[in-house]
Amino acid sequence: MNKSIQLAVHGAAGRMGQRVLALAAEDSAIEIVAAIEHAASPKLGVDAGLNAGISALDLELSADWPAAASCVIDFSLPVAVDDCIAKCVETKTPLVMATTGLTEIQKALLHDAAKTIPIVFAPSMSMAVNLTMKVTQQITETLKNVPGGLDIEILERHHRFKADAPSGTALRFGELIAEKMDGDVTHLHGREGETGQRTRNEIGYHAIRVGDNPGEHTIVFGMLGERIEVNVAASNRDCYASGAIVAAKWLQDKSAGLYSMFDVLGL
Ligand SMILES: NC(=O)C1=CN([C@@H]2O[C@H](COP(=O)(O)OP(=O)(O)OC[C@H]3O[C@@H](n4cnc5c(N)ncnc54)[C@H](OP(=O)(O)O)[C@@H]3O)[C@@H](O)[C@H]2O)C=CC1
Ligand SMILES: O=C(O)C1=N[C@H](C(=O)O)C[C@H](O)C1
Repeated sequence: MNKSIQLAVHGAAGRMGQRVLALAAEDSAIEIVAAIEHAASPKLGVDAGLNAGISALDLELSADWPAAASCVIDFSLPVAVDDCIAKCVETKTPLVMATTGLTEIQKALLHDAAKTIPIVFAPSMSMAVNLTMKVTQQITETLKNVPGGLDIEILERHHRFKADAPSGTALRFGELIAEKMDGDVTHLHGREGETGQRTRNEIGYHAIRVGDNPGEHTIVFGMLGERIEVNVAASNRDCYASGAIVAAKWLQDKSAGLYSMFDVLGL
């Protein structure tokens, strides 16, 4: 059967890379053409499927890029991202960029690459998270001028292995909420010592690292007399992996440009 998508996964031996491979292997529209890892990875040469805890894919984890692919999904590390972007531009391959913790320079690189290839770039590929982002924008817009004031704080919980803080998703929640607030917004990361009273136009971020939590975000809207808390929590990583696959399919008929999961999901 002629499969419609030839997929390459970058960061293929990682926690997310493994789940993308597992879900892609079950998808009759996808042929997995490469499982890419860094040249010093101890996993090179290991079957990518067996490494992911599924049946053998007859495809080795490799540092080589495929001759051709119709999409690359990247769940790697910031240090690996520049090379991935360059390879996608060079081979004119659509890219789903899911790695978080990118520098401003790397984000500019993505913007530049999007002049040549279509890219979906989002800190969370989860449909539930993206929908929650919209909900929190609506709450902010409705309550921002409530008598007594509205205090917004973002709590995120992730597994102890996570390398960046706060999460890319928490930062995106903050950006989107700030768009709906009036005036300049201060983004404040944690509090300690003689902080003084909370100011009106600040968003507080708090990063919790515990056990194997695959990702949880709570947005607290505090008022005088009542409070709303919006919580979205993953119980495993498949919400992100399946979202990335949806994005890879969506990209197939898109022209060059930088897209978000809002575009993919029509939110
Ligand atoms: N947008 C979204 O929906 C989501 C985004 N993420 C983000 O995805 C990223 C990956 O997360 P996770 O899978 O948990 O992390 P892992 O550390 O488990 O996986 C990263 C993988 O990339 C590999 N790697 C390191 N350097 C390179 C390189 N130069 N080229 C290719 N591969 C390389 C690592 O190898 P080694 O272990 O040998 O260093 C590892 O196998 C993070 O930034 C995370 O925040 C995570 C979940 C959802
Ligand atoms: O590292 C993770 O695990 C996750 N990272 C993403 C982020 O930083 O927002 C998305 C998700 O929350 C899981």
